Amino acid sequence: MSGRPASEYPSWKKLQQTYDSDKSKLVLKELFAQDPQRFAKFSKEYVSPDGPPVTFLLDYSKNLITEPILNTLLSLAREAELETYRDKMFAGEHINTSEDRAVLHVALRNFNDFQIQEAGASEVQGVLAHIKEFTEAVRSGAWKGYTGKTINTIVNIGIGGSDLGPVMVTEALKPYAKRDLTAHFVSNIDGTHIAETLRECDPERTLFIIASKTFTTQETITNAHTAREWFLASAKDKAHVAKHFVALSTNTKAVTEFGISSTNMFQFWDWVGGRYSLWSAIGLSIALVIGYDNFEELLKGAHGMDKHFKTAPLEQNLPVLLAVVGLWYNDFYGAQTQLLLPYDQYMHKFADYFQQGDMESNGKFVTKGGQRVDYQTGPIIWGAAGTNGQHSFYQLVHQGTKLIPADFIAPATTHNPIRNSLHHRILLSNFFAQPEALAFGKTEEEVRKEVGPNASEALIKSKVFEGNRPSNSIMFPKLTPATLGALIALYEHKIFTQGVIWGINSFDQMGVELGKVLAKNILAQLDKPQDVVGHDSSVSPHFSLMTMPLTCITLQTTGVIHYYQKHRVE
Ligand SMILES: O=P(O)(O)OC[C@H]1O[C@H](O)[C@H](O)[C@@H](O)[C@@H]1O
Repeated sequence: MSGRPASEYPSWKKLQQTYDSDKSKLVLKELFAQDPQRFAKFSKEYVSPDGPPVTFLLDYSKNLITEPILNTLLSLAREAELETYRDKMFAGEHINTSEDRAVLHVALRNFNDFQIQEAGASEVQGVLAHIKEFTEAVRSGAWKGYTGKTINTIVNIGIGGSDLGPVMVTEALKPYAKRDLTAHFVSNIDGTHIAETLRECDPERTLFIIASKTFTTQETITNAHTAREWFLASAKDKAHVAKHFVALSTNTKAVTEFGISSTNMFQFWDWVGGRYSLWSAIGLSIALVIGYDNFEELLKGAHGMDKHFKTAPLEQNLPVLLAVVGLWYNDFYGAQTQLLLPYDQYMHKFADYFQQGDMESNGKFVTKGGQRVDYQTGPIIWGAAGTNGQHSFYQLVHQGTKLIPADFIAPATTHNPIRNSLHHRILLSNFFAQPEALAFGKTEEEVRKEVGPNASEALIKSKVFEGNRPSNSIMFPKLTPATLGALIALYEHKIFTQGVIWGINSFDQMGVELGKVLAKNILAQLDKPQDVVGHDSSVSPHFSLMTMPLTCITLQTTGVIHYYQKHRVE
């Protein structure tokens, strides 16, 4: 995050040379055969330094690395001053330079270990106390709706970071959920999302949580107004809104203007990035679903990982190890993507969550210093819960032409040991088998033995698995709130580490702005066909996209807008 391009560091050049000269020697089958200690050398067990017990194993032995390569990758992190920037983050320095903000999601789960001076950091405990009091009132039934009935449904209205974290965590921690409290999450501006949700709600028993850091996001504010209109159609009196609407935001003024009183507002601060906000008031829906104590366990699990990241030497530091190994593929092997594969149905939203977490953080082409990078930055994140992915996209992972590093994640023990854990044993046998198949493959010779002498050459070739496809495996005893907290923080700090090495600002999101501005302009034109007429797309090709003023770029879409105007029925 120094803003220096990564390719200028001596270790970067050394890694490039190593890749060019040694790539063909980096064969997993051989690396394992040569060194019986390989697993011991390239695996680490995490044990939480304090707080609720969390432990997991990170096995990174099935990567195309040797000790010298790993050491050079760690030297690269040192040359990029990772430790300095990590300490700056924890100290509340304004490392988000483009927005001149601190980056302090670690302060939201800081149980008094780190001294953080930033304004607001001392208010965290107060907001947590508010969350505790409120969630206990709703869950116990003490909080009543406008007709005196208890709340049995919550609807979180938010998008991006104000949606994905709560969705992912409430799904992942379902075993801890209050089963008679239904949680819905409405994010999309498509009216279908809120319409279908409201069909399942009773206005007398529903609590709407309007989650928006800025409280200006078009989707959220529109959905919130729709929900309020729907509610008032039954409740009639605006005074009843107080019992059914709460807000999670940094923007008190906009919340009050919407009609939610500040007593029903849960505050957070501008140093909480949207995609790092599930630990803040944005986690209210999580606390409602799993209870405040479990929510605090989630925070404490993350805090343990924060301490590990802050204090462990880089060689032992799990987020750093994940980061540099990932960077090796991203920048030297030309891998474009990174798979996240939880072998746990409860974690089925984990990859979706880190699509924003990683891609909005590190999808940047300029350094903090404003220079165009000459290397790859953030990977494309994707994935699905095992074993579903095996029956859809794993074909490409095993035999396609692309190198796709994968993280396999699984609990040793399931929350649902049905049929004497038969399901779980089958699930885990796949969790163990896939990294092995990816790494070691199946040779032509093995295929020949298997298919017999009459098989065609073409058939034989199609059955070969080249192998040498890298993966990490992460295994933990059971998916608890604290374990999930630690896993999320593990990936957050991985993203931070990669961002520092690439010299980019992982904490702004300028790339989402242009589309929003264009949509606003177009919205103003949609009902006025005359404004669009005369600007048909045939004029547009004469302009180069780079030199066109914004309005002309908008006109590129006029053909489609005309089609829409012709076909809409309202
Ligand atoms: O919480 P809000 O202010 O409504 O923002 C919701 C989302 O909006 C934008 O699209 C940002 O790119 C996201 O980072 C953010 O999470």
